[in-house]
Amino acid sequence: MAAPASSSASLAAADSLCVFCGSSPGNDPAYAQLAGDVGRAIAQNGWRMVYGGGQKGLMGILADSALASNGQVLGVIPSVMTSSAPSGHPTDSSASKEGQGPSTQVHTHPNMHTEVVSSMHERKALMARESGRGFVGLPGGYGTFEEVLEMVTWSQLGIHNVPIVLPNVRDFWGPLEQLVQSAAKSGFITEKGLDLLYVLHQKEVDAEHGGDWGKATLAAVGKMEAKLRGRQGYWAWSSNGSTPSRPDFSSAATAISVRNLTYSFQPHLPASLHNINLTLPQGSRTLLIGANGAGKSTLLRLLAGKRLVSNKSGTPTPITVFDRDVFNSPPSGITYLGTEWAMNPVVRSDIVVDDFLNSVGGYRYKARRDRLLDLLDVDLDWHMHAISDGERRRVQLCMGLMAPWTVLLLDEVTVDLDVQVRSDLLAFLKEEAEERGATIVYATHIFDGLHDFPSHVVHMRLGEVVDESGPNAQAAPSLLWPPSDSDMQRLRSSSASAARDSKDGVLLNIALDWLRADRKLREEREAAAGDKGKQRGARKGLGKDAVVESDSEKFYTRYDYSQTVMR
Ligand SMILES: Nc1ncnc2c1ncn2[C@@H]1O[C@H](COP(=O)(O)OP(=O)(O)OP(=O)(O)O)[C@@H](O)[C@H]1O
Repeated sequence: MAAPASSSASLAAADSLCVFCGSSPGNDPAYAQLAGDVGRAIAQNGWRMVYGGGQKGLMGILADSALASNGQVLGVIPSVMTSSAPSGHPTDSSASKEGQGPSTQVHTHPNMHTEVVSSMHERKALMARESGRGFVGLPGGYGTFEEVLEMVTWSQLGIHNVPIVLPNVRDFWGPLEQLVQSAAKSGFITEKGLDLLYVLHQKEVDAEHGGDWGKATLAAVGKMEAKLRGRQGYWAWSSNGSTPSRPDFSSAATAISVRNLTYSFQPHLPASLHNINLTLPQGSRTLLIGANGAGKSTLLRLLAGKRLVSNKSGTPTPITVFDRDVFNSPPSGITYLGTEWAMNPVVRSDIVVDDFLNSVGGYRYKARRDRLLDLLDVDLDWHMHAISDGERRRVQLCMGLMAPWTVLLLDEVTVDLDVQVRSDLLAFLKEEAEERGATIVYATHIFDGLHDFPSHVVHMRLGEVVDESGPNAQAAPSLLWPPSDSDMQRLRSSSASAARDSKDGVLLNIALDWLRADRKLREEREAAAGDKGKQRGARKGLGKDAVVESDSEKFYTRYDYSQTVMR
């Protein structure tokens, strides 16, 4: 398989749009005009254009136009098409060269990268993989029809879930549109299936984009992207039945909304959270993933209304839960469970669990309390001061989950549960979200058995939320989970560890990739700050440390008891 685009076309698939078109110019100047407009619009939009790699006809116009606007271009061409003679033609004795493998690369422009692949099939697969924003079909012949229709079929199968736009200049695609509609009337394409293809008409181009087909085409890609969010195609072709389908949150109410949230613990301290924007729908189960110190606990506490976020007069409040300010007018039903609870002296006093639960209203929710007692395997006769940390944690969970909460904020509270109880608890929480529409945000570093739990994954890095949503996001910046195939390609293609992924390992390995990259970024920032910056890890004895003993030497001389005794 050909390698992905190299430095000359360094934009990723997530910022790439593929254009299919003929390698002949056609006989109407409007086709050439369209190709030029589309190539330019993609480049001006900052996206990479992926196309069939040819230098003649509409393909040539398209590529030249994108390159003239300083765009990046990835051409994918089968080796059979790189030779000057039309190989494969019946009169050509050499016949088809498909399958012979890559030959030389053909383009030299610095912003152009050409991948030579061995077959048409390989070309289509590579183009699809490199085109996270979707596909545009310009006029062309059989090959173009075949490419466009195969990409629509892949959308239908759920192999990808991206826009496919056909700019209908001079009514080129009109007959295909009619055919699709007639197939729908005849019962071969469903109503939903009609949405998989966007035929862009002159009327829309004139009315909304002053006749500019390039801009109108990109706008149509955006419209279709919005329409496709949350859809799965008709069935998940490549999930082999093991990946659960993603729930559709497109019509769910917003449970949690965070807008431009920046937060410092003290005015003189640097911000622990920077410009966080997050929208989480009702019923979602969001996993917060980030390194130690990334800001997960701080965010959870702010979501729980435990700290006041200053709100300059006239600006909307930065955190709302079901449209209510969490600090000043919190809605009922927000439950926060954090690790600090176990440190509270009250929960370590000599009090019997039964009394303890009743003192916080357990008798009012008897049915839920009893279910949780069973599930968490809690003994009502335990004395709180004489139980293990894990047992104390079970009591905390029973106490916190008894009342039917609407929003649950969990900060690492499953860390000391045994695997069975943790697994049963996760199943219970999932059921609560699915059946009662309860919303969960859960920060954890433990990934065992978590693959089937979340509906959304949020990556926090150095106090910021990283947008991992990709082009198919239903709710940026979170990554919808389980990821679609195109999300998987985007997230795992850059990772050498993709091969390690097993069902449970996918989430863990994605998290590992994110955290490794986060640490590298932090170290780069620290290095850039030079002496003024902070340094983590073992001191290397450089600079001001050069003349002093190493950390381990200090440790042993000060704290090693064997040394002390011998002295
Ligand atoms: N009380 C505090 N006062 C000042 N700074 C704080 C305080 N609590 C946390 N911080 C800082 O805020 C940042 C985010 O901390 P936070 O506890 O939210 O991280 P986290 O992602 O939950 O980490 P962990 O995975 O270790 O629990 C860190 O840099 C931390 O040093």
